[in-house]
Amino acid sequence: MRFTEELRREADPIFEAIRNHPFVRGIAEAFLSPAQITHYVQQDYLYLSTYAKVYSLGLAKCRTREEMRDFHERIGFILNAEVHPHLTLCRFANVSYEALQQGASMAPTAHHYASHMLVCAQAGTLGDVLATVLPCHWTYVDLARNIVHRDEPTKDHPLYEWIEFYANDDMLFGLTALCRWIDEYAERTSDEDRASMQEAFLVSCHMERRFFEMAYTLENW
Ligand SMILES: Cc1ncc(CO)c(N)n1
Repeated sequence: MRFTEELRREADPIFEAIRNHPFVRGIAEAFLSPAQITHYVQQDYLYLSTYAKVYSLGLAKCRTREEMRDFHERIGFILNAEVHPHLTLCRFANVSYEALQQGASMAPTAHHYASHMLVCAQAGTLGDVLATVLPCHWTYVDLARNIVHRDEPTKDHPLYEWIEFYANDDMLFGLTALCRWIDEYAERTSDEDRASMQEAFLVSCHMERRFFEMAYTLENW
């Protein structure tokens, strides 16, 4: 079994819990309060800034120009393209994206997730960086494609663009490429590094579920 298949199998209950989380179902049914959406976007904006930095630290650990180009593209995508799903949510909640960013700081779960990724990126191997960022990509592709399959949203769904952003084939293509990279890396590395990657991956999966819980319950300090 490929390394990423093993990871995915072990994390299956967490992926299932994310698909059925009330915040995710709230996106599927366009039934979330403006406060819940505002909290999510505020926290996700801060989260994605850290996420881009984690990729930058990963870039410094790359061995080839091809790997560096891959990370560079992903950083550009996070900083530019991922603004769109946030704007879709803000339009739905009728809040201003610029206004909600003012004075925002990380809630406990966002802080925990950001710290986890930064520790992997600063103290870990290239494998740790790859493993800690993978759930971010994988859980969103999985939950969005699950919504498409289960709810068959049409263009008049107020959050259609959010769902489509993560469910489209380009996203799946990017995920598949990342998994292939990790599998090739895992084949060449030590048992110790693989075990550390597995832990980094699982903690990020748990944090993805908790991030939705944080948004749903308006968690704060
Ligand atoms: C917390 C979190 N995980 C994953 C994604 C998808 O990029 C996101 N925007 N936010």
